Amino acid sequence: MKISIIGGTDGLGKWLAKFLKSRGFEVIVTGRDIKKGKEVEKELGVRFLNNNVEAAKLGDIVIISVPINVTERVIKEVAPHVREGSLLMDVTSIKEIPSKAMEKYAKEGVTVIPSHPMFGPTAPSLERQVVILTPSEKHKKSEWFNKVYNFLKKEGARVYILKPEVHDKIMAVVQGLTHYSIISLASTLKELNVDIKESRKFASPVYELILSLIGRIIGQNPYLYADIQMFNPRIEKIHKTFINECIKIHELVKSKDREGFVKLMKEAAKHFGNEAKRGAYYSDKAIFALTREIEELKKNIGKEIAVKNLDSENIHIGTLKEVEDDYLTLKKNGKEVKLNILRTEVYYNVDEIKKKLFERKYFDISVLFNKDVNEKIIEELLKKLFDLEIIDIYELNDKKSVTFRLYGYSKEELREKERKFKEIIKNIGGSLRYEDRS
Ligand SMILES: O=C(O)C(=O)C[C@]1(C(=O)O)C=C[C@@H](O)C=C1
Repeated sequence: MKISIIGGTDGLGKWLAKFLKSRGFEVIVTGRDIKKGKEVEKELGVRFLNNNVEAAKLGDIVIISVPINVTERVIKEVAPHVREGSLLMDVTSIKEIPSKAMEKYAKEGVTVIPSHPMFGPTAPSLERQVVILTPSEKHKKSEWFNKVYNFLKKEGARVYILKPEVHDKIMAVVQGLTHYSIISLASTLKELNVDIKESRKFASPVYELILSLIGRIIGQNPYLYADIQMFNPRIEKIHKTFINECIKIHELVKSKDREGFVKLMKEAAKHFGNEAKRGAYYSDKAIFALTREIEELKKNIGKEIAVKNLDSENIHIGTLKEVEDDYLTLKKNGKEVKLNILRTEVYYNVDEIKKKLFERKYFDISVLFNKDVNEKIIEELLKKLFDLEIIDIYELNDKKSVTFRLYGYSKEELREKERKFKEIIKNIGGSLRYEDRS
């Protein structure tokens, strides 16, 4: 099945291209920047077209993923070219404008399912992510709708179906108020000329979490955040309420109205109900996840671990030398590699990783023991130190010959294992017969 992503060379469009390609779909992406398009084509193994209309004609599914301010114009340009029987979707953060436009410009036989994935392009998968769909009654009954819904559910997404105007009303709070308050905090810290890095030294868990949220938002495309504020007519009222509350709290503090302040906070907590507790638990998980990760890392200093760099996707295997601040240092083939813990994934089951990454090599080694030795017990003991198995046993006069197969992932590793194995064998009364390397 062919999926055309209009605006698929950047942001969420690019994320979708990579994700859908990984799920076996044939993906076409479009974009204005030809150089970037060619790069994405190579990077993701998808096809790039510098022509929205052509891509729209080719797709069994056409997904519009362009900036909010041009969504309506792009829908007008491409929707009439989507083939009958095909599916037209968008992933815009607002829903009333694109839903109307797609219904208006798509041909009669085209199914329209407007959507809003509630996450940014750093999401690792669809697992637990919220996706909102705003189809009309007619399209909700279509075969395409079932397919999309089942696909999202199978991927672990939490799917909600809303009317476009209900979506925009909710988003005025979920995104509008949140972004507005967080961007205001960022701008306040700038106005106060706070040295962020320096201030973080003295951070409470709450301060660190808030700084992370601010960093997360202000590091993204500011045009997206401008449009989320400016294309939702319900935001005006939200801003006004927020400003009023800020002033109210300011006045309470200024007039040292302690009881007034407590009353306001208590009322807000009452309004939250059980959600206040949930918030405390959730943030505990988020705040202390890194602490736990660092504790676990420190326990493994001196041991072999595998670390995936989330930016390059390279996996480094080496001995953990040091853990300091946000960084870990690995010793790998005599060299040191320093990696940012915040951008890595650590695996302690190194053998599993090696099995996935490298070809398992082995060598066979035959050992003579006294006839009355129980080789099963020796195998059990040696298995605690080596990846091995017994592949042959036979009796020879008053001796027993046992052939072990030792596994490893590189010549160096096997050489080291061989040395250790021979030393142990000598000390448990065995003598070597011959060896055979794969
Ligand atoms: O990156 C994230 O985690 C986001 O939540 C991104 C975010 C948001 O900030 O609300 C940005 C735009 C989309 O409409 C949905 C989600």
